[in-house]
Amino acid sequence: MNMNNIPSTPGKFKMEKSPFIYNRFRLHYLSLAKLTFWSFIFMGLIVMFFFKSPTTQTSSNSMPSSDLSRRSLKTNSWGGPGWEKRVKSSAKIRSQNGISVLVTGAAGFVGTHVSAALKRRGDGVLGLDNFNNYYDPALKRARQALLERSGIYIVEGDINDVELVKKLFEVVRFSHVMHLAAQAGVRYAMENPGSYVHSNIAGFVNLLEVCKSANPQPAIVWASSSSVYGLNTKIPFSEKDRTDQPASLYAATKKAGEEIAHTYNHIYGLSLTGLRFFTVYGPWGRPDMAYFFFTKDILKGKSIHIFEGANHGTVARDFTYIDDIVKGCLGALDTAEKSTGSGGKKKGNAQLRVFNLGNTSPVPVSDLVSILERLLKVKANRRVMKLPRNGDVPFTHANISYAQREFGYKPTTDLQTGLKKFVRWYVSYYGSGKKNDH
Ligand SMILES: O=C(O)[C@H]1O[C@H](OP(=O)(O)OP(=O)(O)OC[C@H]2O[C@@H](n3ccc(=O)[nH]c3=O)[C@H](O)[C@@H]2O)[C@H](O)[C@@H](O)[C@H]1O
Repeated sequence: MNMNNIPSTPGKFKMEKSPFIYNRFRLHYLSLAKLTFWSFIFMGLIVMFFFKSPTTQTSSNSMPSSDLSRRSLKTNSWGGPGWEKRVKSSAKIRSQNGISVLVTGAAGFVGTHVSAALKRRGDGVLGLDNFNNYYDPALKRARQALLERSGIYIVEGDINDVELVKKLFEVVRFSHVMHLAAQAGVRYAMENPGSYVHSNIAGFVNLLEVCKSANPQPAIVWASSSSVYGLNTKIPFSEKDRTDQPASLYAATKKAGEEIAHTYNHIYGLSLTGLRFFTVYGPWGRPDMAYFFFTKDILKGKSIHIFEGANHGTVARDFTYIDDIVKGCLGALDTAEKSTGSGGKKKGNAQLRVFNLGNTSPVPVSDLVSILERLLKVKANRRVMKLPRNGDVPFTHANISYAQREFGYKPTTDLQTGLKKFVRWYVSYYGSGKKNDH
């Protein structure tokens, strides 16, 4: 359905084009039957007008329809007393010193885990997610159902829908935003570059625009990426290292996000904390990630491609387990200082931070496969191939001392332990059979 054809507000109905009015000067030519027919049409329009309450809006699409808006804003209705009640109840703080958090990307992998953890400790949590189909939306719906059971409502909408995001801040005085909505994946950026610009740049700016005008301004913690270290060879990666040679458009948009964060902090006094996640994995994970689709393909007996670097060099990742990442996210939220601005104006300097959240022990991808083979009790059909030039970097390794110092971040799950938990979840969710076609 083309959003541009849908009036975004009832006021946009062009009543003067009603055929009844248009024809009213020719009434004497109309038969009684015709008069009755047009009367019904007119009455219908009036009924539609009144039943569309001013607060029950349809999210509007201000973006031109292009491939940029592949996940174009959906036409889900929002607003109205029932909807607001649901939003408020979900965001209600239920513990002393609790915080109220808007979690964008709440139906995503990290978003689901962080939302659940916040709720568990009594914080108010409201989710926002556009449920796009970058990967199987059924998995996102299952995560949504999980969160719903603990009282978390996920509003279905896009961060680019400024009216919707504004409305959320009118209904709830969020103290914090955990911004995890993004177009992820390093290799997909060559297939659909526009989606990265749409979510990671335009979407982030739209969200910050709303946050800077909100009263009070929330403190924002958001997902950057280890990929900003790009082609760096100095290891482990430290926050002080250069980040000006990204290897993928994904990395470039995350790096752009860090610069955008600087600007909004500088001009409007927004408190901003970026978290550079290092290849996060675990139960309820992302099916587009290697550990996930390797599991699926190994079980199905399909071959898997294991990348190697130049001169048969090892490709390795600092795989980080989801529970450790969640602790990092909560630590960042809890140490985030308040934003200083109000009414869209800066009142003083605000906090601006960026942290690595990694595991500090890189593992070669071939070792990851060996662990999966042992856990699944199936031999993988390995095909070694050269690391394609489509955005991958050969190696990641986090220095986490800054996060450790600031909020005691200390990962405790090694890859073997974390994959065991992932495989247990995978088998319970999809079954261990060879027919799972997700
Ligand atoms: O830290 C991040 O910021 C990013 O982490 C993740 O990217 P990556 O570390 O690239 O994870 P992932 O694709 O699982 O590949 C894992 C390994 O398998 C290798 N790999 C991959 C595919 C394949 O077919 N064969 C293979 O060997 C591949 O070369 C790599 O060495 C997130 O997806 C990304 O959204 C972002 O969050």
